[in-house]
Amino acid sequence: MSSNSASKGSFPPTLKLNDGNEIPVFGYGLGTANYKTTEGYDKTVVDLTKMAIDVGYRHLDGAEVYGNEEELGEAIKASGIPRDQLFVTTKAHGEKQKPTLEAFDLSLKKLGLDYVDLYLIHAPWFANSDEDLQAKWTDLEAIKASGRAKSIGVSNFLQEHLEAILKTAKIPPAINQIEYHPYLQHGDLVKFHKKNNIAIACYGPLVPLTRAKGGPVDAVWSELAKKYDVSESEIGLRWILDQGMVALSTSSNRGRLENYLARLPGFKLTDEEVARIAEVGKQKHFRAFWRKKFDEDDRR
Ligand SMILES: NC(=O)C1=CN([C@@H]2O[C@H](COP(=O)(O)OP(=O)(O)OC[C@H]3O[C@@H](n4cnc5c(N)ncnc54)[C@H](O)[C@@H]3O)[C@@H](O)[C@H]2O)C=CC1
Ligand SMILES: O=CCc1c[nH]c2ccccc12
Repeated sequence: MSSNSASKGSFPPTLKLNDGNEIPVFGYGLGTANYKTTEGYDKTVVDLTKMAIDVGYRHLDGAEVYGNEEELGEAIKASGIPRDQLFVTTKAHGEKQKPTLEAFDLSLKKLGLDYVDLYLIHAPWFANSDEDLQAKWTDLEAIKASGRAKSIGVSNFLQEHLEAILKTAKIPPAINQIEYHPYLQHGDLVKFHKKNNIAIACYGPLVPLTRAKGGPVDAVWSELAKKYDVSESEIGLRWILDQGMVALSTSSNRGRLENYLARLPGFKLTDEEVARIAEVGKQKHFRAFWRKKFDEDDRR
């Protein structure tokens, strides 16, 4: 995918991964606003996803655990957008202890695709030991070698989990998808990724506005939103993009999705503003997702 074919306009650009593939730096997530809450096929999820593709989103972030791969596949098919213009991610669940290769085959079948652009291990706690994690990574390497996942990576990995798989990996992870926002900056984890040439995709970028409202970042985002004549959400997303990371967001509101694609390319935070948000964010700590799992993971 070239950097100007990702959407109707030239936004988002792409980031080159360590395997040479390119990922659009802004993606639409199927894991929160429109994940399925009922058993069985959910037409609403198909319609919302079709709407996002119609608005111009080309990077689609799915997962086995969201239970909506079939709906994502249906939306892709109905969109009429050529496959090579889409960037599709899915993630191995693992908790049910299904062998990874079996889980991957099933995901592809549900999606109705013959390859995904990115396949991730959804979380480190789906393995019981470092050896188990290393074995799962070997499975992903085999999937990449088969050409059915263009890139492979991980999600919710801390430094020790990355170190464990790097010890035995033939192919390093291309990306780690983590919760990242001003209230969860993970100490030196970003530096570790840079040193090892592993990209970061950030989920929950708007947590300060959604699940952790009332914190010290509110005033800064609000001030900058006025300065750039954009919304606070767009300041939060730009903060991720302006640090060279991939941002994943979502909404069931078409206007909001349209505004993101229209306004995000129109401004950039200064280095001082990026640093100021980071500094102010450090005054509060908040993890929105997987809290219990992070607490239970005795290898963290
Ligand atoms: N790998 C993992 O473990 C996880 C991955 N994800 C992925 O990341 C995607 C995005 O994650 P989110 O946390 O949903 O992203 P996010 O932090 O961007 O939040 C999106 C939500 O914020 C709402 N919002 C936007 N502006 C707002 C405002 N001004 N006031 C109040 N609400 C506002 C939107 O309507 C939407 O519901 C997911 O759909 C999923 O694909 C999410 C969680 C965990
Ligand atoms: O992937 C992130 C967290 C999440 C979002 N939706 C679901 C559904 C089921 C398990 C986890 C999640």
